[in-house]
Amino acid sequence: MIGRLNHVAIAVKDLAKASAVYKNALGANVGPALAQPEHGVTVVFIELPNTKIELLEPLGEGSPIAKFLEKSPDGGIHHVCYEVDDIIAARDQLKSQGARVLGDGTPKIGAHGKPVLFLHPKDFCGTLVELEQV
Ligand SMILES: CC[C@H](C(=O)O)C(=O)SCCNC(=O)CCNC(=O)[C@H](O)C(C)(C)COP(=O)(O)OP(=O)(O)OC[C@H]1O[C@@H](n2cnc3c(N)ncnc32)[C@H](O)[C@@H]1OP(=O)(O)O
Ligand SMILES: [Co+2]
Repeated sequence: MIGRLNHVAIAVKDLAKASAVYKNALGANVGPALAQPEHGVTVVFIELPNTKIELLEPLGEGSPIAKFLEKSPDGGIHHVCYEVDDIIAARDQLKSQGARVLGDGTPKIGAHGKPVLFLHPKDFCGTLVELEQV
């Protein structure tokens, strides 16, 4: 079912500061800040040879990142995103196995303009999993 690791997401309080760390200390190729109000985040993507890093800052009220940062004020790895060929087939297979698909199960459009879904961390080794159809 899952294919490539599309990105590893890191929640941060200050996106500009975190972007500067990756750019200046790690020499990373840091992209522009993209507001994603429907997801309650502003994101920056960092292209790596084999995957991407997604830096996430809370945006607006009720951001899922805000609650995460309350527990982890310094930030931390928020989720991993795996690529799938068919997100509906993947969703239905996972639901038939009893996995919790977050939200109402309808894929949203993610930062790359592709359908995404999230799976409850409690069902996947304590790690929030995002699936992105490519
Ligand atoms: C622009 C889109 C972009 C993209 O790549 O395209 C994105 O990736 S957007 C990313 C932001 N969106 C989301 O995260 C949506 C999915 N997240 C959720 O639905 C919630 O955050 C959820 C359900 C994971 C947690 O929400 P809740 O309000 O229930 O928070 P709690 O603190 O009560 O969590 C319950 C339980 O889960 C643990 N938890 C929460 N978040 C994470 C996490 N990121 N990784 C691992 N574990 C997590 C939390 O500690 C609680 O555990 P407990 O033992 O009960 O304390
Ligand atoms: Co993501």
